[in-house]
Amino acid sequence: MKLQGTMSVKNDELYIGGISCLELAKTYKTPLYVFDEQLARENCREYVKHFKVKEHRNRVAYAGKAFLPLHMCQLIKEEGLYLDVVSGGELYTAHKAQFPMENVLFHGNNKTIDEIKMGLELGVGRFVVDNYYELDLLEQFCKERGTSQAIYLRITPGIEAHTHDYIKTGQIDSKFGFTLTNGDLYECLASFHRYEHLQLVGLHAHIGSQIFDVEPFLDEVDIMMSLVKEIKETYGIQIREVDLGGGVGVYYTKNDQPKTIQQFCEAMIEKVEKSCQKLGINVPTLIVEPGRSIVANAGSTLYTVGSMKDIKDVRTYVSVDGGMTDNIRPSLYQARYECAIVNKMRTGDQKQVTIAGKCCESGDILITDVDIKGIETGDILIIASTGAYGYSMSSNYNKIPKAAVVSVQNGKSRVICKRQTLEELLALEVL
Ligand SMILES: Cc1ncc(COP(=O)(O)O)c(C=O)c1O
Ligand SMILES: N[C@@H](CCCC[NH3+])C(=O)O
Repeated sequence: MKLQGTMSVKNDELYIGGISCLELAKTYKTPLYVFDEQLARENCREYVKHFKVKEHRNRVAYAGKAFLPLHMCQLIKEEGLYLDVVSGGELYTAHKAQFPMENVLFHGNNKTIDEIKMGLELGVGRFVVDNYYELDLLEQFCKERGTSQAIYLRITPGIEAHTHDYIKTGQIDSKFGFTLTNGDLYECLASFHRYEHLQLVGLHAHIGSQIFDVEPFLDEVDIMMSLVKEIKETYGIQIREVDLGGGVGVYYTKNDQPKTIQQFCEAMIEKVEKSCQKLGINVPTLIVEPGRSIVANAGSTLYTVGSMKDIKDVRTYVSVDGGMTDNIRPSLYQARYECAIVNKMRTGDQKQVTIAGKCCESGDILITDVDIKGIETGDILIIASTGAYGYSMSSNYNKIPKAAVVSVQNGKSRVICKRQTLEELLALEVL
């Protein structure tokens, strides 16, 4: 298992943020998400520095869908990032964390009437408008309130990035945004004067998630910058802000060779400058929306090893006390992870096993056929890089309570999301 962030090994034992993982499991029980706060902050700072937030007034909007407890909102605020929310629930979290609403981008391909009204009432900085339905509702509500709202239009640029089908979003056949190549976007722009209470200040595109190649992002830059010029020339609308979305890939296993945050940002900024120079336009304010590349490697999950089933000449199943309820990604996207036993990091006999969850589903497998040292019942197993889309996609399937999240830093630990109790599990139910 590759050590990430503040992970270190002393006497064969794994530490994160200066705390022994064995100790964390004993104190907080398992399954337990461990959040390496220093690494998450360092990643934010890398984006702020290399995306030229200060020099060029660019913006980094953290994609809350990756992991958004109140504490994360607070962290994002402290690090000077903007926030991308995609539902009334995420918006409410930002509000409760006293996140500055003018720094919030409100996404979603089917915002409900209540969500749109809530966004307007709270004063979100930018609505990222996905379709005509939303444009009409926003116009109507702004008219009623006597206000005007700054918006971006979400565009489907027609870029097919190399990633899992479920997390591609830039291709034509997508539920998101106004399609560029079939004239859909141009039709909208031609009639935009109808929306008297909406100011079109920006464009948005997001080509997908867990993308390693920089080329699709660079193609996206070219498309977006050409559009800025075309929209000014054809429709007389000056686009001042261009949001290039998220999607930077991260390391999960040895097969992944991601770009660093610095490499990604430098490549994007250089491309924007070249593209704008070629087109003879001013460089707009740029926005990126990273989620995974800020938190994925900053999160790990601790489990207790339970039953072990050795099927001769087939495989050995090792079951843990969590599974698809705390990490749906292996079942949903065939995602791969690395793991280890936290006090047998370098010793013990190596064995190939399949790590299974405890849900009543054959597909509840966390890692298929993985090599691990010294695994035995009662051990504490760590699966690394579960920080993005782990807790945020967790469920109560099989009425399994949600695991706790503990933040670790400089030898101190703090619960940032409590473990759900059985009582709380039934809190919404009525006899
Ligand atoms: C619109 C939008 N922005 C940002 C993101 C964040 O992507 P990632 O976590 O891959 O950086 C997503 C998720 O794919 C998204 O749909
Ligand atoms: N949830 C996805 C990616 C986010 C998709 C959001 N558009 C994952 O775990 O990889």
